[in-house]
Amino acid sequence: MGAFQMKWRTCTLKQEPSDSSHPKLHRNTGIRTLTELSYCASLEGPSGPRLAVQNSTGQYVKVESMALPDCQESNLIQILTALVEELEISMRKHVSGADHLYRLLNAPWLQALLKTYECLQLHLKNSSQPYLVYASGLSQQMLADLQGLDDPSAEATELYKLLRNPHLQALLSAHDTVAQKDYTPVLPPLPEDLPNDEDAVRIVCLVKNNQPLGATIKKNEVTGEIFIARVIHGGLADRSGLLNAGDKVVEVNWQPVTGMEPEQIIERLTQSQGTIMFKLVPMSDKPVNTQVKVYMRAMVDYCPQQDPAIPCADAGVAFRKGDVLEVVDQSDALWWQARKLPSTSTFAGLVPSTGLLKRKPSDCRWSLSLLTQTCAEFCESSFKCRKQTFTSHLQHIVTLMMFFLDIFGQTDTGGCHSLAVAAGFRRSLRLCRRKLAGSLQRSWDSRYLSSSHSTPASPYEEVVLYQRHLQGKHRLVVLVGPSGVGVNELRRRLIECQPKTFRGPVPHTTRPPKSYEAPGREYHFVEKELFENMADTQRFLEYGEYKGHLYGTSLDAIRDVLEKGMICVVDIEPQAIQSVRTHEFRPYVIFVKPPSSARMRKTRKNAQIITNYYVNRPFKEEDFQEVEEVGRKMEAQYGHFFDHVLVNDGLQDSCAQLLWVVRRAQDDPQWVPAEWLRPTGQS
Ligand SMILES: Nc1ncnc2c1ncn2[C@@H]1O[C@H](COP(=O)(O)OP(=O)(O)OP(=O)(O)O)[C@@H](O)[C@H]1O
Repeated sequence: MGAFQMKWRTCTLKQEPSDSSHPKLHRNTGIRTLTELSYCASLEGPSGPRLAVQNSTGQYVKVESMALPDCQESNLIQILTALVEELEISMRKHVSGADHLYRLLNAPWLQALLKTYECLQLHLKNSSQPYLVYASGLSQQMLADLQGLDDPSAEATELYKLLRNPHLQALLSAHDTVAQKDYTPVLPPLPEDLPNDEDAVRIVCLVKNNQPLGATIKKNEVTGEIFIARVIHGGLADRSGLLNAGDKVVEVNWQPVTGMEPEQIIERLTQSQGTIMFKLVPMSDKPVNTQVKVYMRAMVDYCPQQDPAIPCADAGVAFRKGDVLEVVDQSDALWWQARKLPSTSTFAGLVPSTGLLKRKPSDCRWSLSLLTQTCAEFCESSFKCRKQTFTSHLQHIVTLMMFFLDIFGQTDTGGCHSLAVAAGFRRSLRLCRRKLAGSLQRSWDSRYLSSSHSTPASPYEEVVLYQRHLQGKHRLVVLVGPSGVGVNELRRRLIECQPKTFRGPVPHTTRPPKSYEAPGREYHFVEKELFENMADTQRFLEYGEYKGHLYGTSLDAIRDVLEKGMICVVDIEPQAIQSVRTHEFRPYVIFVKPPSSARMRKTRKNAQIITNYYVNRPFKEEDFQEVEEVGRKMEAQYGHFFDHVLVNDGLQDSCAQLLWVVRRAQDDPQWVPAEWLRPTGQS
């Protein structure tokens, strides 16, 4: 605005009455602001205003006479277009000031402002008036009358139902508020003695209510100045548009804050009653929001309440591995703003950036040990307490903008039935695995396709919503779980109940076929050399040795099932999950989780377990504990890969749930790693 005023002094604009046959020159009346300009330009009658500019010697020079459009219609854009043309001519004649005016009138911001002005004018002219301002009361009266009817007609009953609908009642109430122009709270008037340099300072008046503000501030330890550190996306401060990160807080309730400790500012805020005044020096360049939303799956647990580095624990978002976060702002290198999905809130919170989590793994609870479980449990309880903290703060805080008070001062840093059943009973392959029982370490007896790390390369994985094409290949269904939990039982039952839809891959073995076995049905029987060659060329998803024979599940066997248009269901060890997490298989991973030991004891009375030493024996007390323990470790170590957790309590319920989940995995949109859907070669 300063620059505008300077230009204006050298080039003063005044309208001529439109009925004048000859343009008259007017004295400079000191029109200084854009609003005044707009106002003057729209004042005149049917043939439009005429304009003059003042040259450097103080004389008024007529801008070529113009047939300006009808100003009554507020058609300022047209006026300006005509004016710009006139000015071009004046510029060629070297009329002093014309170039300034020309540039001014061509400025996009001025055009936008005038466009807005026109819209407002139009709205004022056409704005509708409420028919009545007490629709709510009338509807209550009608409800009472309708209720009193002895024999209401169908229409009366329907009307009664409609009027009782809470949404309609809320709508009528909102209507009445607008119709009565009952806009509370009313802000107090601004003081008279505001500084002349109106661009330098912004006064913001706040009225306390109990919504979170969504802004954080920090202190510059060198200068003692207080700044707005960040504005939380979707919060009141953000939506108000009154606050921007980088604005300097000069005064609170007309008392200077520079040099004060943040805690003292908090104290002042909390003691304020009714309204709070802030005097801010806006940062010179208002940041343009160029942030694009991205979706990230958390590969770790995070608990803000346990992170000493977070600028404001109350503003933090707790998440567990596998949660999907909508990241709305990554402009800060350390702290991103995100919402945990599903979320109905517009309000985002702080999450550590990838860089921060990678940099300080231990500090930030980016851990794969069982500690993460503890953290996650803590997060849930602290979330409740976080709400309390919020509420108590909110009593002190205000509309239009509010601060997270507690963070002030912290530095931001059709298949064949028999085949299906046979595939569900690959006992030998399971027996190879049992050699690993109780351990999640790799062993010489069992190998997986690649060096399958449970440690994710990054704490977040970018994901996108993926909807399988109805005619497209099915997603691979992967079941994992601790030995004895019932993975095989569930898989077998799934295949049995819909053998034309579900099938398992036919495994390979080097052992000779039994009399009832057919090649390619129970197993692909192959020579040891061929088996070893396949293993060397990475064609097995997992393989192992049992009683001197090799057993393995090949990737081609999975492809065979998928290419037949069926849903391939595999049960694998969690170490092999990474190997199938590819664009080709797009697996949906279901973790079969044990219920509590008490429920296990109750439901597994007739169940049989396979152990290292016994092929089938009833469950013992220690088995329940082991299943629970291994399950817990597995979830802590591989939980970030799980798309669904199915607690295998009652068998029938679990089967029904499995069927539903598997269907949903194929038919509903699901979050999948973005790289599965990227064209090859793009990272
Ligand atoms: N929900 C359940 N209720 C009762 N019994 C169950 C349930 N789920 C599985 N079982 C039984 O528990 C026993 C072990 O199940 P299953 O063989 O499927 O375990 P697993 O997870 O595949 O482990 P492993 O790979 O070691 O065999 C079986 O006798 C099975 O019938």
